Amino acid sequence: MILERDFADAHAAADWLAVSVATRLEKALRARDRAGLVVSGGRTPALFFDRLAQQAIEWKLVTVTLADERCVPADHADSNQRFVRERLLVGPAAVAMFVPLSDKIAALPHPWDVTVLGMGEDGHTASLFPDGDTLAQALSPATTVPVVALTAPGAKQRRLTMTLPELTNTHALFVQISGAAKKRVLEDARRADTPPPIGLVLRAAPADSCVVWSPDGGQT
Ligand SMILES: O=C1O[C@H](COP(=O)(O)O)[C@@H](O)[C@H](O)[C@H]1O
Repeated sequence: MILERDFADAHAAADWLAVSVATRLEKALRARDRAGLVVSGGRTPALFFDRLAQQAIEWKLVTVTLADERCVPADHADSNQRFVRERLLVGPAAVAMFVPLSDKIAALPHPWDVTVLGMGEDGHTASLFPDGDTLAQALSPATTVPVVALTAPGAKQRRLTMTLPELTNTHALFVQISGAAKKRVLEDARRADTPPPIGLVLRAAPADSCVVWSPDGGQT
């Protein structure tokens, strides 16, 4: 069953999510040499990244990668890598190992320990856009590649996205959203006969999964 946690504001949601993710990474490091964390881009995770970066865990043993990336230079304002470098890989978390999204992530230990996703109002998550040209391949349970390139009318730039099997190959999955509109989209997606990508990801999600909601995204 997927838990749903509603918070009074973006700061409370970010605090709770940061502690929840850090707790799972610590648990993973008690069992293994390294822990693996998948995070998302967009704007919603900004406060969460600020809080997570300050958590006192063995960051040098944590590998961080992205659920999706825009096909832009790494220093471009829309680059998810840039966002992660500026907001998550700072302070104590600066010593984590960041691996940009590419097919090379197949060589990293699996399952991931924690995956944190966002969602757009069209029901996309990572860069699984409902109108994406390679969506069928990216959603297929039979897909063996971890990452596909995708072009969608709803996305400004061409994207790289983890496939559905890769996104859900994780011990714990969180979906962080804010605002009334996204809450409605997500609830509809969970009930739909033909769900958008977020609904399909949630149906394949591990037992340790949670949707984290706040009415606003906070000042980012
Ligand atoms: O394009 C993207 O959109 C989603 C949602 O972004 P947000 O700005 O509404 O938080 C995000 O999760 C994804 O990683 C990103 O590339």
